[in-house]
Amino acid sequence: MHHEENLASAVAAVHSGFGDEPLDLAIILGSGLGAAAEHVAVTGLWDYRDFDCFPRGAVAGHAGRLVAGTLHGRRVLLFQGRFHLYQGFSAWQSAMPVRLAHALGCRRLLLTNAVGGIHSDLQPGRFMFVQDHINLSGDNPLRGMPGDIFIDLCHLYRGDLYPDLHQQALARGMTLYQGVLAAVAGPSYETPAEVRALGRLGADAVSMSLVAEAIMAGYFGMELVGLSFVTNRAAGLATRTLRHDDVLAVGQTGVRQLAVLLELLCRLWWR
Ligand SMILES: O=P(O)(O)O[C@H]1O[C@H](CO)[C@@H](O)[C@H]1O
Ligand code: HPA
Repeated sequence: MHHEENLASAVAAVHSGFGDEPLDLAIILGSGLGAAAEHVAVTGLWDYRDFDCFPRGAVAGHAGRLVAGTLHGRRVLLFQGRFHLYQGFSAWQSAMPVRLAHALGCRRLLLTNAVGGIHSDLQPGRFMFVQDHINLSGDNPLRGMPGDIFIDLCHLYRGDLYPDLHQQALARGMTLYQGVLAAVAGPSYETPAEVRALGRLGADAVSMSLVAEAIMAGYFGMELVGLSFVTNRAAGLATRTLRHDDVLAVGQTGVRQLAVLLELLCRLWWR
């Protein structure tokens, strides 16, 4: 496995459209959540296909666009769409947006995704603040990377931001939960037996994303927050058949709440 890539042209493209001052925050938007970018005062917009270093391929509900602009006074990069293992990519490939954000001098990362709720509190329409994860995807983005790859993941997520974020969200009429995210490779949804097993392992929600990006952020020493939007009860916990179209439709209902959480985070993170 070799890990050579040319980030230089993507970095140059973003610099020419958005200036080369450091970026405050990069955000990866999960399934159905892409419209959160509408709250940004947009300065630059690129198709992922404009960047040679980006993997090729998109999933329904992922626009495959990079938006640069200003949000609540912060210089932000929003990735509308991500790369998943089930598309045939390695964990390293799927973490490409994180390497680009880092190459652009970004020190903070917000990861969002759509998840199936396992814990009884995690009903569709609710957000979970990721406290920790269980990587069952079978891959790690640091395989074959240079440098110190034996990184400690005990404090990967900025859990200290949770109490205030929770309180302030509550004041805005939203209950935020904190929990453990399990990640599997997909693309089939889990079996009911797998969901029961995941619950016993300590997972509160299950997804097919986020952890590779999180580990890559840890490698770079970036500060990280994960917000998972519950689009469905996990397999076997509800009678409804799981469908990606429903995940997208419910995901879109999370955009308004995500906008509130973004506003709160933009203040809390820089206090
Ligand atoms: O992780 P995101 O891209 O938010 O989407 C989630 O929803 C899709 C399944 O419906 C999978 O891609 C899963 O990971
Ligand atoms: O139930 C799920 N399982 C895995 N990934 C998901 N992404 C949204 N819902 C789910």
